[in-house]
Amino acid sequence: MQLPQRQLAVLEAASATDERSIDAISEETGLKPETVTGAAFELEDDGLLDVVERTDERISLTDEGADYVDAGLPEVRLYRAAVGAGAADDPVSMGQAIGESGLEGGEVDIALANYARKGYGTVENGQISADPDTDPDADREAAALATLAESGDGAGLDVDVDPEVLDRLEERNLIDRIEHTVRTVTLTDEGVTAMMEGIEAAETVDRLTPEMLSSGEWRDVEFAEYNVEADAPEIHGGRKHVLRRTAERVKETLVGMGFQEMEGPHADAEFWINDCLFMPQDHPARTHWDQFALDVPPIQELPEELVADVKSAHLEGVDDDGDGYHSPWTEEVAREVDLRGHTTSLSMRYLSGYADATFGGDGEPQRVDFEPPQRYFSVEKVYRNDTLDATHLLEFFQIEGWVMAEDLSVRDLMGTFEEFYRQFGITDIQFKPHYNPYTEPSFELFGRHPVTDELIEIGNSGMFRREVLEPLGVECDVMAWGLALERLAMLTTGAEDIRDLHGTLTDVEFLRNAEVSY
Ligand SMILES: N[C@@H](Cc1ccccc1)C(=O)O
Repeated sequence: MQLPQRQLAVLEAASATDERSIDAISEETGLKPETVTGAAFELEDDGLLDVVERTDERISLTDEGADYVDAGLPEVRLYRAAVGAGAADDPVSMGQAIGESGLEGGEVDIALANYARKGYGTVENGQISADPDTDPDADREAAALATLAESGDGAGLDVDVDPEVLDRLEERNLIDRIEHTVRTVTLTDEGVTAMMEGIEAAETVDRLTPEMLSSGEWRDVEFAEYNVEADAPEIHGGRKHVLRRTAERVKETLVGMGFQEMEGPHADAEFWINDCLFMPQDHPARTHWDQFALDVPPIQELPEELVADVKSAHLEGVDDDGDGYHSPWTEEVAREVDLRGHTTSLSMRYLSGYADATFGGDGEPQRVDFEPPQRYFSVEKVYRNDTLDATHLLEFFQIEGWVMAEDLSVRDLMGTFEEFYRQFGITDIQFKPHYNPYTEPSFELFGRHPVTDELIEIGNSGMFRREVLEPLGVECDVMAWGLALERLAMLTTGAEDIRDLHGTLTDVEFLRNAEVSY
């Protein structure tokens, strides 16, 4: 005969002469009680085992009952205190007896009620007397509590305590009676015979195969039980990189705030990257970004009209009282190609109205005239010849943006940032006055790192000055910014080193778990 392993184990642990409980068999076989119970019923169906069910009652102490085992029943304590105060001879004051008993609160009432019931003495007119013939050590309820306490987990009904006393203890809420079902098994004659003839453990299979189905073998095999506690390899689903997810969230947030997206070249003319931004060609500010210059032919396609206006702003300034740099300015420099050090080059292209213009061919490039209000953004890569460290990469993503409207104030700028960063759970950004050749006033933004608690720079911003806006043909105000996506991600993920976010040093575990907002 062949039986599943667990059934065989139960049969082997069962006896034909002694009833054995499921718990005992579970302990002996190492199988869980529910597995043993299941196997026992299966064996009963096969006639190999008898299963008998009994309801068992167990008695356990309540917390209060357990307390009295150690401290003594309140009435016993009162009796001893009363005797100590002389109440066995003459009644003494209740206050004195209770004071000496150490009983407190509700215990006093409990003591008084049982004192009289047990005939320990009388309580009258604030006086207490004690019956000299009482033996407090012989209190049956106290003795029963002690007996029950000794049986640990709860005594069975066979415990050596007078049933009346048990009832009394139950009324006093000092014990609980809990019923539960106990199953015992014994081998049947058939079971004994089968054991003597020999039973083999059936082989179990852990998966159903097409072959088993087609051959019909599935009918005879024994399936292994699922072990939901077994170790299994961890499977990590595919996941977007946290920086990509942050970028998407930023885009959604800005679109939600009414912004449109800009796009444009990564390698661009210095004209768009620097000249439009009123950065003098011979000024150290020009190398301010430590841009990567590209060894490629100069850009031909620049709008002539704008080039002339930008040149004039550099040389003579704008407005009547304006003053330019009076320093050399050549178109040759303006046409050189660099990897953009900031995406403000895109802002210049859009603000000028030439973002969608086509150059060359016969006609003049088409210039769009923007009517305020306008809001634009980009989340794009920029390139700087920086020194790599915990907060700098050679290329990073800038969250560029600008708002063009009448009568903007610095308060609008600050409010926009507060609103934006709040979407990422960052509510404590700080502003610091700053200098940019193209904005006045200018502000740097700082955020507190959630792990190091340090303030880290997260962006740069300001109101474009007239020298920038006038050549672009913009008459109203424009507030603008460049925020670092990686720094935002450091604040939201708690990454302490920008290189943990991308590059060869990133920790895969971190990338698996990092979240976009905190
Ligand atoms: N271009 C600036 C950001 C900026 C953009 C627009 C206005 C002011 C500041 C930078 O890269 O830091």
